[in-house]
Amino acid sequence: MTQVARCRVYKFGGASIQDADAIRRLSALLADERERPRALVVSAMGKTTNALEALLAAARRDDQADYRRWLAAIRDDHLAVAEDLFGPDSPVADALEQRLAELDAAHAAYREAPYPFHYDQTVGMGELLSTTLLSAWLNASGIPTRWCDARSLIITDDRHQAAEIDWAATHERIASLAAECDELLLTQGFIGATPGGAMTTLGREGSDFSAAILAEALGAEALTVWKDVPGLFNADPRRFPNARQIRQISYAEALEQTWHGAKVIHPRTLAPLQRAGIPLTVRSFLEPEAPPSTIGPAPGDGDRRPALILRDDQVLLEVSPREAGFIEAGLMAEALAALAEQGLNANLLEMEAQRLRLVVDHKGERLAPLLARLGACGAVTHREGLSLLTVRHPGEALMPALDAGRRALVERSTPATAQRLYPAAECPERWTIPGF
Ligand SMILES: Nc1ncnc2c1ncn2[C@@H]1O[C@H](COP(=O)(O)OP(=O)(O)O)[C@@H](O)[C@H]1O
Ligand SMILES: N[C@@H](CC(=O)OP(=O)(O)O)C(=O)O
Repeated sequence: MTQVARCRVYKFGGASIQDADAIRRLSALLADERERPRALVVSAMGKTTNALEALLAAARRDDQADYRRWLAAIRDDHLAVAEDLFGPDSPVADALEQRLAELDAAHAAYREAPYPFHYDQTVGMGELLSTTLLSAWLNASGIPTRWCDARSLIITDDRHQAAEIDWAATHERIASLAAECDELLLTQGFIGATPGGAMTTLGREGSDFSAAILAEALGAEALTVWKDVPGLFNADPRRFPNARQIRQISYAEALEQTWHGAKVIHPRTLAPLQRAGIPLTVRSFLEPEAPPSTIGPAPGDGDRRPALILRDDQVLLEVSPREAGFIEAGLMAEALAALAEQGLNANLLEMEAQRLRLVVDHKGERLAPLLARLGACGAVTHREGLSLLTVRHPGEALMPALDAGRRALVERSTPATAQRLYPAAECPERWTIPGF
């Protein structure tokens, strides 16, 4: 494989490019950096991915009026930013119109195709739109930038919506691009393509993972993800106002916290970085000078301090054998296979002789087929409207204080992790961490 000089990779998410001012802030941030990064990985603008999902839903139910409304909203958002940055009738506006025409053509062509395939051809378009805008802006701002199509860099299998990476092909493509190009490389997060060129996506919020793939392939010395928070906290600071910033945390502990649902980093991000020993720094695009958080090989304050992770919109599923008896291994295997078929994880799993309890994310369209499939394994009940609190390193006093005045439907504890499933109504919107 081609040898590439050591370098840094930056990832910017939707919030950092949500409007023209944010894009100006981003180019100013790059201009101020002492040393420019080698590559940027960028997500869709603002909430575009959600809008594309709504557009897709309208397309699938053949609601033309709603579909056209969403298409117009996405078009207006992007053209307004282009006009603000470049003035009226710019070539960038033409390039955006062309991508929007591709999006519309994909809708017509794939309406009858399987949902996951149609999803990827539609929803992956947000990153193509945002990077078209950003690359033109960076070049216009005196930062020579090469727009790179992630569909020819990130090679995946055809598991649409949750594609697996072909690591060898991906590393080869990225290394050879880097070897022939000196400009700043700008590519899309979240998307890739099969060897045949069909667009795939890596899972919602997967741009952090894309950035890690690029960092590993480039042999980067560091990856920085730029967020609207100064770093990683020991709970979501929006929900837990007294959460504290973590300065240093090991890959292993960060994996625990992100896997349990700490939304700030996608959990798939960590494996490529850990494999290559690349540190991940979380910094704020709003306060670039603020001290960051680092995820790396060494443990730090984040490995010891209690960390709280709250997952809303959870469903409790209880499966029991239909006849007198107990949960046999076969029933358990069937139940887990049913989850995997729907692309769901058991966020909590707990069992007794006659009852298997699984807690999963409520992903609208997946619940009915899941219940039907579980119903074939045993007797099933389900309950919605729940929140799952996971606490790492809870110590002795924290769980009793959190439980006070609340009724946990399910509890699970290991020496390092405590979990509680509460009715959502019992979890405050602004939740102060007791004794902190
Ligand atoms: N443990 C945590 N530490 C910091 N932020 C967190 C944590 N858990 C959740 N968040 C939320 O993550 C958000 C940033 O992540 P995200 O929105 O995915 O970024 P982006 O889409 O820009 O990459 C923050 O605004 C914060 O509310
Ligand atoms: N745009 C995709 C991928 C992503 O990672 O976005 P962000 O970096 O804004 O979370 C999504 O919203 O899922």
